[in-house]
Amino acid sequence: MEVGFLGLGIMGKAMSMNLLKNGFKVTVWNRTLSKCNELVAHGASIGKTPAEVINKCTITIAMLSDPAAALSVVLDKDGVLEQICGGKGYIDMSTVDPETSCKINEAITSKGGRFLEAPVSGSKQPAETGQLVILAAGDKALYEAAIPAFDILGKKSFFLGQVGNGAKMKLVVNMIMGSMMNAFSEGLTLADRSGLNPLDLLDVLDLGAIANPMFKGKGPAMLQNNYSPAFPLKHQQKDMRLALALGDENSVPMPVAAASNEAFKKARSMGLGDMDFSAVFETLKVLKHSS
Ligand SMILES: NC(=O)C1=CN([C@@H]2O[C@H](COP(=O)(O)OP(=O)(O)OC[C@H]3O[C@@H](n4cnc5c(N)ncnc54)[C@H](OP(=O)(O)O)[C@@H]3O)[C@@H](O)[C@H]2O)C=CC1
Ligand SMILES: O=CC(=O)O
Repeated sequence: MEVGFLGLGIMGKAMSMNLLKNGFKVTVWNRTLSKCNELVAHGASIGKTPAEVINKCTITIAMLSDPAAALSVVLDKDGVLEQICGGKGYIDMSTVDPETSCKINEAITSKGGRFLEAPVSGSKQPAETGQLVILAAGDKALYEAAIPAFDILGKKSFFLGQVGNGAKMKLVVNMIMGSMMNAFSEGLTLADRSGLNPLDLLDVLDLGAIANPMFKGKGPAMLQNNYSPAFPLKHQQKDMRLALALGDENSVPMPVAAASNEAFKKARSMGLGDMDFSAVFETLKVLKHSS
């Protein structure tokens, strides 16, 4: 199967590499074109623009940073819209808000193309090992056509109905995840300041009802101030912001998520946006030793 792939950041690089290693023919494009080189060394072809990739491939996947990037790659000069047409499918796996996804859907389908949103749950390592959870919605026939690729990229795919539902599900999941990360950071800090060994806290948490892969995976690195990015903090803050907007639209009070968003904003203002989202832990350290 031949696919196009737009966006070779942390996730896009791992996902397109996975497709290549599993026998797919892949044509890649990235805004910073030099990031295509490693994929080319593994057998990928390059498209010089998104339009060129769409022209070449029947199905094209995008994995871009945020709503502005997702819209720009479709609508701007040399973008997806210039070549999309009947018989071609476009799958946006970026995390965006439902409104952005609906705008992209309208643009693609107005030219006769098919559109599927398919954001993913799971980070750098699940992307590398094909263990993502795929949250698809939109064109069912395109979903079915993409299953061979989704089976390589993920451990489970959900089809959630109309465009927007995939984006909503992803935002709900990441709202919970971001709030959990803040509670976890406060817990580690409280353990330390009150004279406990935070490593003991990790062991206790791991044996109880709130054990989870995130605490287990990130905790030891956080205690060593290691925030090597798997999920960049700026993207987590974007997801909290978009989830809060969804809460506004639906009149859902979300004080926990709102406080978490403030903590992520503070971390961004401290220059931690490109670090892993667990670096929100650092926002608690600036208060150290105040009495
Ligand atoms: N990392 C993770 O753990 C996960 C991330 N996600 C979501 O996946 C998406 C990608 O994340 P990730 O790979 O981590 O992000 P990165 O920041 O590593 O990569 C972002 C990609 O978007 C491109 N890009 C940014 N702005 C533009 C623009 N204006 N026009 C064209 N391309 C642009 C970048 O190109 P360039 O190289 O030129 O900067 C790069 O290819 C995000 O929506 C994120 O929320 C979802 C699940 C997990
Ligand atoms: O969006 C991030 C993730 O880990 O999922």
